[in-house]
Amino acid sequence: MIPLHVKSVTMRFGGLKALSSFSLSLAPGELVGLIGPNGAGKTTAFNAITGVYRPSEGEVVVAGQVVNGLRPHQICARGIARTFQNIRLFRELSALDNVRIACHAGARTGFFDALLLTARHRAEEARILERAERYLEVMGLSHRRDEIARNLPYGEQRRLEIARALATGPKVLCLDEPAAGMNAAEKLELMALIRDLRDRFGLAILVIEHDMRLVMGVSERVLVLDHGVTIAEGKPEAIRKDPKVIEAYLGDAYLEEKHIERPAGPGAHP
Ligand SMILES: Nc1ncnc2c1ncn2[C@@H]1O[C@H](COP(=O)(O)OP(=O)(O)OP(=O)(O)O)[C@@H](O)[C@H]1O
Repeated sequence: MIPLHVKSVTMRFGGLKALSSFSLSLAPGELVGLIGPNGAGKTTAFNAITGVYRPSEGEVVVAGQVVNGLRPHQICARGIARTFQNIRLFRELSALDNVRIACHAGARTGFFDALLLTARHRAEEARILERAERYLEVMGLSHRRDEIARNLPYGEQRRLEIARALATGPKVLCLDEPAAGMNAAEKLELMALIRDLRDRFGLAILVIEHDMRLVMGVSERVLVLDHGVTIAEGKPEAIRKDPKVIEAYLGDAYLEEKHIERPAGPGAHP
């Protein structure tokens, strides 16, 4: 079963088409990079997939079921977890509790079990604690178990967000710039960890990342968005040489990174 199939999704905001006929199919265990200049529509694609936005057109199909119009937590319960460009943790809770709350999303006992502290409830809580500790360990955060989330260094907050996403038991993990704000060594380490997650849990992973070298190094397949349109899709080696991709990056990030003056002429973006 294909865990995620996005079929020709268009997202309009008033007169702006932030995403045009976006299609993507993710197989179990696939690691796909989503790249494109600022404002290309990458986060909009994530928001359309995870139910933050309802697609203007097209279908998002999760494990064979159309999920258009479902709430984000309902889509999460069907196996799509995500992290955010701007970290969204429960800042005042401990690292453990951030992950434990996510584990509760799949809890098998209800309100009355909790109220009556049934044996079933206690067993479920023990199971959840064990799982939460395991995800902290997977993300190298066991030593931070009882620290308040906002006190963690930035890179560890990002990893905690991934631990929390994992705790919902996803089939697909959508990571929105997971390495943003990290130094080069931390970025490399995180990318190795992301690959490891894919291998260990058989997850399909979709990752937005601005650092081209990084995303090319980790992904088997790369999709390139520009002005809401998918301008290229393929293996990193081919994408790197694709003139449309080079041109899109000439639009902003690439030029800035390379300290090149913008060329004048019909090909240049306004
Ligand atoms: N809720 C919204 N209302 C109006 N316009 C929006 C909304 N969300 C996104 N947009 C617009 O859609 C376009 C795509 O934005 P998006 O955030 O998806 O780009 P991005 O590729 O993720 O960019 P970045 O790399 O800077 O995060 C932008 O022009 C943005 O202003």
